[in-house]
Parts: sequence; C-alpha cells; structure tokens
Amino acid sequence: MKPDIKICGLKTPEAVDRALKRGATHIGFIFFEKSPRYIEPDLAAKLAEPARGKAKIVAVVVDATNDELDEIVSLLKPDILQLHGNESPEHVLTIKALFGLPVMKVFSVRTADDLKRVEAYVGIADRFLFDAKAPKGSELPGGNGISFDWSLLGWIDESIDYMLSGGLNKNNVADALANTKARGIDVSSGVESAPGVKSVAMIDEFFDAVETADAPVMASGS
Ligand SMILES: O=C(O)c1ccccc1N[C@@H]1O[C@H](COP(=O)(O)O)[C@@H](O)[C@H]1O
Repeated sequence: MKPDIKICGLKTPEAVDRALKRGATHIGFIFFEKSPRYIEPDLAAKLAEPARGKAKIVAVVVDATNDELDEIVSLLKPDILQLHGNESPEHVLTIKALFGLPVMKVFSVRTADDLKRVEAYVGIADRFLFDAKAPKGSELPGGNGISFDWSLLGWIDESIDYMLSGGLNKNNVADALANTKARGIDVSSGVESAPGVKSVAMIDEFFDAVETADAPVMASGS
C-alpha cells in the first residue's frame, strides 16, 4: 500500500504547489513561534487554499492554549491537529471535543521508555506520529532533522496507525518504510536547503525516493 506522505513546515506557494503536484497526502504548517518554519495562521490559510480537497491540511501545535487553537482552527480550517507537545490523554479529549477535529498525537522517541505512554492514548488519538526526541539544547520539539532507532517501533501493536518522522530524507526514506510498519512518513528539514527554507528540487528527490521504494521488484532473468 502506498504510504501517506506529509510535507511539513511549508511557507511558500512554490513549495505547496510542488508538494501537491508530487502527490503529498498531507501538508503541515508550524504554529510554534521559536521555529524557523513558524507561519502566521492567516498566511497559512492563504497557502493552504490550493490543497483543499486534495491533501489533508495539518496544523502543528505545541501545548497550544485553547485561544491559540481557536484562532488557528477558525482561520486555517485544518483537517487534522498535530499535537507535538506534552498534551495528556485528557487534554487530547478536550481538544477533540472543543474543535471537532481528528488529532495526530506525537511521541518523541529516544529510548523504549518513551513509548510506554502510547497505550494511554489508544482510542483517543486518531493517529500517532513517532518523531525523534530533540537533542539537548534544541529549542524545537521537532524539526531537528535527526532520526531515532526505528527498531524501537517493533513494540508498537500492528493495529496502531502511525506516521514516522525525524530526520527523514531521500537517502533513508526507503529504509524507513522497509523497516517499520509506518503507514505514513513526514518530512521537514530533509527537504530544506537551510532551516525553514524548502527546496522544490529536494521535494522532488524525496518523492522520487519514495516512488522507487514503492516500485515492485522485477524478476531477474526473464
Ligand atoms: O519543524 C519544526 O520546526 C517543528 C517545530 C515544532 C514542532 C514540530 C516541528 N516539526 C515536526 O518535526 C517533525 C520532523 O521534522 P524533521 O523532518 O526531522 O525536520 C515533523 O513531524 C514536523 O511536523
């Protein structure tokens, strides 16, 4: 089955256009002010317009207040909220009830212990996203361009629908798909020429790598 592909941290019409043309199933906008990918909700709404009905629009937030969520949801009208902070299961339920949107809950992973709380969110989060834990000193909870040990995901129940992120790029995405049960992949820095600067050439290369990974292997000698 083809994986979902989310291109995250978009800030220009050119990058949105290329992601959509190449078949992104999800496009993400970052509402975390310390990020080089931060975008104002009204600008994100304008950028997202061509994606409506073609790709899911994802609002990425980090422990956002209800007022912040209210502004983002009313301006952007996202399809999914990506909760990239320390939102508890109870808080996720409250957000779902208040905004009526599906939630993708992020787990930041370095060791097996980081996955212990997944179970508490099963039946609450609509989807999971496993990302690498931020390195010491980073101000960003995500978008650090680093990977984690994907074998840790072997502990995740097969029925759990998850996306994978963290340092994915054209060189490792095929391995990521081959070695995990991720039903979707999510990339940000791996398609950037500098922090926060998306490269359409790198978006192309990323999709090329996914398509190659996805292509059926031809039998040799016939
Ligand atoms: O990208 C950011 O700056 C960011 C800020 C705050 C929360 C999440 C953020 N990005 C998310 O991080 C992952 C992986 O990014 P990368 O490919 O390793 O750069 C992705 O899910 C983004 O949504």
